[in-house]
Amino acid sequence: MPRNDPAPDAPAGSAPAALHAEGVGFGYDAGNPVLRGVHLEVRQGETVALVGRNGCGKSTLLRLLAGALRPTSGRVLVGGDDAARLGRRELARRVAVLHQALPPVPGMTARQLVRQGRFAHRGVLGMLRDTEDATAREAMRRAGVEELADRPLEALSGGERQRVRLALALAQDAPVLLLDEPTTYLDVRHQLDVLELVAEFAERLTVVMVLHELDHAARYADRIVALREGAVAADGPPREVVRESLLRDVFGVRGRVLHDDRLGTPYCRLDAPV
Ligand SMILES: Nc1ncnc2c1ncn2[C@@H]1O[C@H](COP(=O)(O)OP(=O)(O)OP(=O)(O)O)[C@@H](O)[C@H]1O
Repeated sequence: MPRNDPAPDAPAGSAPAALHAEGVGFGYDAGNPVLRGVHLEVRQGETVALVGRNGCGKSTLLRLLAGALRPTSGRVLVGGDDAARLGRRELARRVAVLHQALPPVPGMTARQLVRQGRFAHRGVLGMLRDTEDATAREAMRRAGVEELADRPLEALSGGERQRVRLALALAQDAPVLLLDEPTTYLDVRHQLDVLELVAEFAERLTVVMVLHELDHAARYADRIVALREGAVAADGPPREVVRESLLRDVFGVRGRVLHDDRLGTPYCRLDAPV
């Protein structure tokens, strides 16, 4: 399903942006900046794809938007509140993250991992109520991993594990979903399954996802933000951002941008490195 209708401009005095990076700078080591002055405002209900070359700072920006890293300059607002001032539980209630492949904990089953997504909703004694367990089960059903529930994570294929991680993020039931390369390890059928599932959720959630496939970004995002060397190089709807100049300047590739009349979105034919 193409999802390129831009979210309507927020009228003055309406709800705050779901996420707002205000002039964010960050470096893992002093004197070695990874992000420089990044401005990014994501409105509620938008689906934004973050694209760019390896190492340009996409995952780092996602971690900052999730409040898992603190900016060295600027600030990140989540639902209008400074992420640095929100506790871990409150952040987890507001933002769910599907991280790039993390090593599985030995012996942990898929069900146990997905149930961890409910931690922010547990009572003071850490008990999981029946309704919470039902939410975790529903997340597994939506991600198509019910039959994997009792398998240890280390015994799953990369693609199966990726879908379990998606179920974990869905189980968190947060209004903002951040996905770091959600299609990694997946065959083409499962890539589309996951992106269609995300599109379904995106109808009521705010989604920011790191994608390497520009064609997927053009098809499934309302807006594409391209990073180059830690700064925003392009930001706008796919038909404005996906251009031959983007392929050349951001990705270092010569290619053609074509238009898919059926989907109504641009797509790329890549020719050669520049
Ligand atoms: N934990 C870390 N400690 C130190 N440097 C890091 C750490 N994580 C990432 N970096 C560095 O920060 C830079 C940006 O990394 P990041 O993972 O954000 O890039 P990316 O755009 O997501 O890359 P990719 O497309 O390869 O996943 C890279 O130079 C990387 O080596």
